[in-house]
Amino acid sequence: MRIGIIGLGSIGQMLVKAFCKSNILSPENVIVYNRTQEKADILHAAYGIGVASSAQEICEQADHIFLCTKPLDILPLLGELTVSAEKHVISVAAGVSISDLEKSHTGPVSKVIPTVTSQELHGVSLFTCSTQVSAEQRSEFVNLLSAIGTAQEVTEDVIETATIISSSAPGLIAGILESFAEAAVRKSPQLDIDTARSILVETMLGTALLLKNEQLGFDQLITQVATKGGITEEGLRVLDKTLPGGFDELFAMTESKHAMLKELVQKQIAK
Ligand SMILES: NC(=O)c1ccc[n+]([C@@H]2O[C@H](COP(=O)([O-])OP(=O)(O)OC[C@H]3O[C@@H](n4cnc5c(N)ncnc54)[C@H](O)[C@@H]3O)[C@@H](O)[C@H]2O)c1
Ligand code: PRO
Repeated sequence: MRIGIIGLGSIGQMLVKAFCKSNILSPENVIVYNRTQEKADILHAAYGIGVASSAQEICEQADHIFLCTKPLDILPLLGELTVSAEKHVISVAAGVSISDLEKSHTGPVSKVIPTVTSQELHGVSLFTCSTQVSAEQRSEFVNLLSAIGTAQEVTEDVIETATIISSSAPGLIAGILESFAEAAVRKSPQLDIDTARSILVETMLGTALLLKNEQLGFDQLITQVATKGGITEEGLRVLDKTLPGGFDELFAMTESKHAMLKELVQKQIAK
């Protein structure tokens, strides 16, 4: 099996690093193409992967073709390429659906929403496949995603909400942690901001390990931490008052952005 990656921005580079780190593929079975060749050359030097001189070359050499460009670049790119009908085309773009992809490729197509945390071989890749994806292609695809974290199949009606808690979440969590660290320093200016940040990173890591390894529910961990009549209870009361409304707004705003993107993609198709 040979995979090709077109577009080496944040997520294209992450996929190369994660697939190489996981050893699921040998470097000669990974080929990449990016408009700015320097990014491809850097990855070639680090991992020994192949570098194609065009996106078309990827389509000729790879069995699974990952399109890792921005949402509004996916269909124009696919429209320029000649992809034989048996090849598996995989889009990572938010807002581009299976049926949108099927308008440009008559063969098997899938959509995956990766996450940057897969570079550490943890995190959830959401995916959905068209009915044309063969059992063998599907199995190879799921094996690839499982090598870099957890592969979670979802239907397209939930993929946008799930994207926020899997793929946007690392950025959102980093934003929450930054705000947490800054508030700590506002409260106690003698506390250095970098110290506050590294305390939070270690705490996050430990929290994730505890939840996962002990199979604790969030409520069980809360009970362990929040001593009855103690300090944490007060903090939780504040969160209960402020967070639900904030998260509802976050989902409303990200839903609007998804809708806007999908509308622009439909306009591209109608042209
Ligand atoms: N960043 C994330 O965490 C994340 C997570 C899940 C899905 N995605 C999806 O991944 C896609 C890329 O996002 P990103 O954050 O990596 O963006 P990015 O801007 O960092 O990367 C896009 C890359 O595509 C390249 N490119 C554009 N047109 C090209 C073409 N015709 N041929 C070859 N290369 C081309 C650009 O040079 C750039 O390197 C988006 O569709 C996004 O929805 C991103
Ligand atoms: N990163 C992409 C974005 O912000 C898609 C989910 C995570 O658009």
